[in-house]
Amino acid sequence: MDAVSKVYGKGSGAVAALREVSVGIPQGTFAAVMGPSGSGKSTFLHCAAGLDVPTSGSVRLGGTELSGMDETALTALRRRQVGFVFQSFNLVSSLTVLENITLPLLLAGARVDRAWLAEIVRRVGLEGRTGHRPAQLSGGQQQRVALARALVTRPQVVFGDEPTGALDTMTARDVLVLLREIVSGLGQTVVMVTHDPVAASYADTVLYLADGQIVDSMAAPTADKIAERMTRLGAWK
Ligand SMILES: Nc1ncnc2c1ncn2[C@@H]1O[C@H](COP(=O)(O)OP(=O)(O)OP(=O)(O)O)[C@@H](O)[C@H]1O
Repeated sequence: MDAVSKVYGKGSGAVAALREVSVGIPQGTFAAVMGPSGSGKSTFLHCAAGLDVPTSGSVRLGGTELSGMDETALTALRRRQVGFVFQSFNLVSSLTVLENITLPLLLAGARVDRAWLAEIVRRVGLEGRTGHRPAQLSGGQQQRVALARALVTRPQVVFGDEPTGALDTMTARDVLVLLREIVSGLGQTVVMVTHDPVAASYADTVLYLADGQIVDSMAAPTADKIAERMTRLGAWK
């Protein structure tokens, strides 16, 4: 994204959630976005994913320029080019695991690539569970369904908003290992917002947001280095 600003509201009540943010996340890499509460992390993710439209500046997803697209075009683009994983798994409780995973294809009017479907079901370790309903699965398994669902359209980018926030430490680690594998093994680009230095340490790069700007970045992060940097940047929740 290039010089992206996002202002919510007007006049004296206006809040600049992003201020001239320029950053490129190379394809096939894993980026973690960190920052204090209110620093603009969700806004960054939403603008990068075409869920929200910047007030100014331009966003490119893969080779596609999002600026100037209307809502219909953005929706179509999101359905095919973007995968999402949220803190609350957002699965459809009345559908089976397999139906949840293939739902984005149904919405996009795309056909199911059986070989790819089998590959991602295997990668997320859900073979033998595909006929279950979400309520019959553990939290970690549900998040792995969400991850498979995010991958099914072979998107340009998978975006995660605190994807391990609702999981216990061990289960979170499994999901993070899996995210790492889809980047290293499948060449998938992943961008994840997190508060957790351990989660961020699975990324290739950590971007630090403060007050709507990227104030720092770290390559080859470790949890200790991240925690130390967070302390230095101050005011973390
Ligand atoms: N829809 C909105 N209307 C008005 N202000 C908003 C809106 N969304 C976000 N903001 C403001 O923009 C700023 C950045 O918010 P954002 O949610 O992006 O931060 P964040 O870093 O994701 O925070 P958190 O870690 O608490 O989720 C905050 O000051 C917030 O109050």
